[in-house]
Amino acid sequence: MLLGCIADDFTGGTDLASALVAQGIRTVQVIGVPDTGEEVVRSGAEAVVIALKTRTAPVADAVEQSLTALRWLREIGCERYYFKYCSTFDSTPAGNIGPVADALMDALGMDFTVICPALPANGRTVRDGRLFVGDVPLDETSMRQHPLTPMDDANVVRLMRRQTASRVGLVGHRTVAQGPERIRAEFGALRSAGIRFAVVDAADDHDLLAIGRACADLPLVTASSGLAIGLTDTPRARPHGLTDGHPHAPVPFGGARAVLAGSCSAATNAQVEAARAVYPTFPVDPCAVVRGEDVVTAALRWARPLLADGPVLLHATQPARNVTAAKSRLPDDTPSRIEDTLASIARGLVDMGVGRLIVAGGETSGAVVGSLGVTGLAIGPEISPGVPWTWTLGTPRPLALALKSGNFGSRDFFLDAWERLP
Ligand SMILES: Nc1ncnc2c1ncn2[C@@H]1O[C@H](COP(=O)(O)OP(=O)(O)OP(=O)(O)O)[C@@H](O)[C@H]1O
Ligand SMILES: O=C(O)[C@@H](O)C(=O)CO
Repeated sequence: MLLGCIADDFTGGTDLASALVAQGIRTVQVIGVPDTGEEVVRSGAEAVVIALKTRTAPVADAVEQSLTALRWLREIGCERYYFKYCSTFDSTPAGNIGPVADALMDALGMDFTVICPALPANGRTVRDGRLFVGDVPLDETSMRQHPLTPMDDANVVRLMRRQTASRVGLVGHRTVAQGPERIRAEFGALRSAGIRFAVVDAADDHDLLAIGRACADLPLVTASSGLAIGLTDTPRARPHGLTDGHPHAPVPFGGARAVLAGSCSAATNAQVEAARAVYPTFPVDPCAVVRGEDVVTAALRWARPLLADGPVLLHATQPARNVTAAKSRLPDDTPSRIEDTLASIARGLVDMGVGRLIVAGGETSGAVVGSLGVTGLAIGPEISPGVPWTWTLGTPRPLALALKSGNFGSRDFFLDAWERLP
């Protein structure tokens, strides 16, 4: 086992796993910390991604779960570690990126690592320490109105300083452009000056390759999935997932198709709009959920006669500005109650024969995957950057599941994704 990864949400986990597979690294994703490592070791995986649901958990919980994951990864023989967070640095002023990174470093006896959220394949770059989505600074995107992790600053150095007592510095693009040796020298200088976290500028994959090379001696990196391309010496000839002719690969059985959207991100809103024009659609009303109405039974009753004819769409998704406007009128636990509702709907849909399911949103995916009893995911073909099809492990029959990050994918994602299934 080469690489042990800890992802702070489930879509982020498949994003990273897919990036590793694309580098030719045989990768498996597990859901939470498994009881035993036997199955993962037997699978021949060279990287394992533990997907946690810690992005918005209370800080102490997030730290404890991440440390438990680290211990498990060490026990099964991992030698290097990767803490994966969101390419839009989704977090609150209290955390959880800073506290989790600090705790992992303490456990590994480290005094320096990188903070590298750049993901150019999806338009996320870091310039002078500021995170951009396309050309828009993070705090001017719809992330400002995110229901759980509203991002009000684009400056990653400042964001990190809110979350850690440790010193945070910057490796600017002028240094990055000079290649791995120069970057490594800068790491050394920052470290000698007592800097524990270096935010690293990156504008494209070339930069990430150089940063990855410069990180070769760091037992732990912290990053979005972008840095995965820099972690192997030479990318291998072709993608390599456990689904590629591997004896332990599950085979998805087909079955009816459904899309469940719980993300209120801009991309998901556009994708819901596009799919509404084509698929029968059931809007999950947050007010009905909060009033305690039996939305799950209503949704399943609606879906049952439709499933034979093609995909159905069920969504709580609403434009972020509506969510913000309604926030003061709804209880604080509304997001998690919606997650529970969508998770119960997912279980009902699978019981009614759905075998191919797309879920939009990281927290939503965490809830759905939990309710389906999924213990692991084998990584299948990529639908769009950062979103692969996966085959479930641990369910009574393997399902084809796509966990889509809120802001990933083109407008037609929900319409086109099925074509990428073998
Ligand atoms: N109409 C709504 N009003 C309030 N909250 C909602 C509504 N619809 C969904 N939610 C909640 O918003 C949260 C969206 O988070 P989620 O992580 O699923 O999506 P995302 O942040 O867009 O995705 P990602 O984390 O992959 O970027 C969930 O907790 C969900 O239950
Ligand atoms: O990094 C990203 O943007 C995604 O993998 C993600 O974490 C969304 O939840």
